[in-house]
Amino acid sequence: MAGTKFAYVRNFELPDSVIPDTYLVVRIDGKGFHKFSKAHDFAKPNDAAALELMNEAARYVMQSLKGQVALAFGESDEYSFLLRKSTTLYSRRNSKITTHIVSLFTSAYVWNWSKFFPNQPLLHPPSFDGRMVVYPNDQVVRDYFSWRQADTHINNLYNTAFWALVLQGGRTEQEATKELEGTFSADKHEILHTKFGINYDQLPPIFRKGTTLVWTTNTSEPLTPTQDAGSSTTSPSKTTASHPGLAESSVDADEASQGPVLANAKDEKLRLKIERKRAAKDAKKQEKRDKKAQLSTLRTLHCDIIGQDFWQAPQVATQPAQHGSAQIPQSARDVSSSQPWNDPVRFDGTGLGVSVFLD
Ligand SMILES: Nc1nc2c(ncn2[C@@H]2O[C@H](COP(=O)(O)OP(=O)(O)OP(=O)(O)O)[C@@H](O)[C@H]2O)c(=O)[nH]1
Ligand SMILES: [Mg+2]
Repeated sequence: MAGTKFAYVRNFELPDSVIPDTYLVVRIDGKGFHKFSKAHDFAKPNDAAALELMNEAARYVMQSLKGQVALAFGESDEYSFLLRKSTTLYSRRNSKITTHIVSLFTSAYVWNWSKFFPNQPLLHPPSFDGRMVVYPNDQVVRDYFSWRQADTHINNLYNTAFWALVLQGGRTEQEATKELEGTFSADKHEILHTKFGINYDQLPPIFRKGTTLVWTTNTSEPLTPTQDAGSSTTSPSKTTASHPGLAESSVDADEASQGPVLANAKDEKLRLKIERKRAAKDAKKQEKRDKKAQLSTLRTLHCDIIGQDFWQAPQVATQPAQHGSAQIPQSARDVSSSQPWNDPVRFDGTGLGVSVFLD
């Protein structure tokens, strides 16, 4: 049909590729989930199975777009997906990427519903909207995820206090709203503690900290600068290049062949310095590629991502986490009895965010 008189309509389609070498975050949000959660009798203020269903749908997105999505964070009826700076998915077209993620998520949510709600039929089709935001650097990406986790905390503290007043304290919803008006965080902690014997800090981390999904090495050990050389499965030449020390020492041997030796000693010194810098940069790039290639395990975490611990390699390597018990539940019975969200292996994310910015 390309050559017909109608083909000119193609010109009305505007390009919507986003600029290269920037981080893309796609945030999806449940449409009308206030009503949806009521209709499907979600527990108040948090329904762990509903949250785990969101996590399952997000894991499906990450598996489907492996290598493109580095990290995801979810709370309530929303999920944010961070695409790698280097992604060329759909030529970086905003509408294609966003709609594909929304579609993958929504279909996985519906597909898995009965596993998480065996006794509650799906009464109407849920839907999600999505938007993409472009972020220029690591710091603003970290601040974005800090913002979402801070929001999780603020909302959850409010909702926990609100529903304690209504469900345990016998207040009407209007009375509870009024009682919480103008209160600070400390006041809500106090209300929960003194009136209802609830220690907010002891509530399940999934409620307080949301869920972070991140690709890690299959040993679940955080990536550290010295760890990769011995355990690498890459080719010997790559292994050598991935070790900064080895790479730099081999630079000297190679230098003679990199270019003509300059007659002026000062120029020659400068040339060698530039060569050395270039080689070190190449080695560093290769090291990052090697590490990225090892990211084969998707971890589900309920840990702090506002502080440094998640993002920085620990000084001393931590014990490899046993993630066998935190596998994706296979059946509805598994979900309610195994309660994967309470598995302590999900609570320690030390150093696991290091992989996120490997590009
Ligand atoms: N009971 C219960 N409700 C939940 C849970 N998670 C999310 N919700 C509901 O989902 C809502 C999500 O907030 P919003 O996204 O602002 O509300 P919405 O109704 O989806 O509105 P739009 O996103 O604008 O369409 C919350 O206000 C709750 O009513 C849960 O675990 N338990
Ligand atoms: Mg919503």
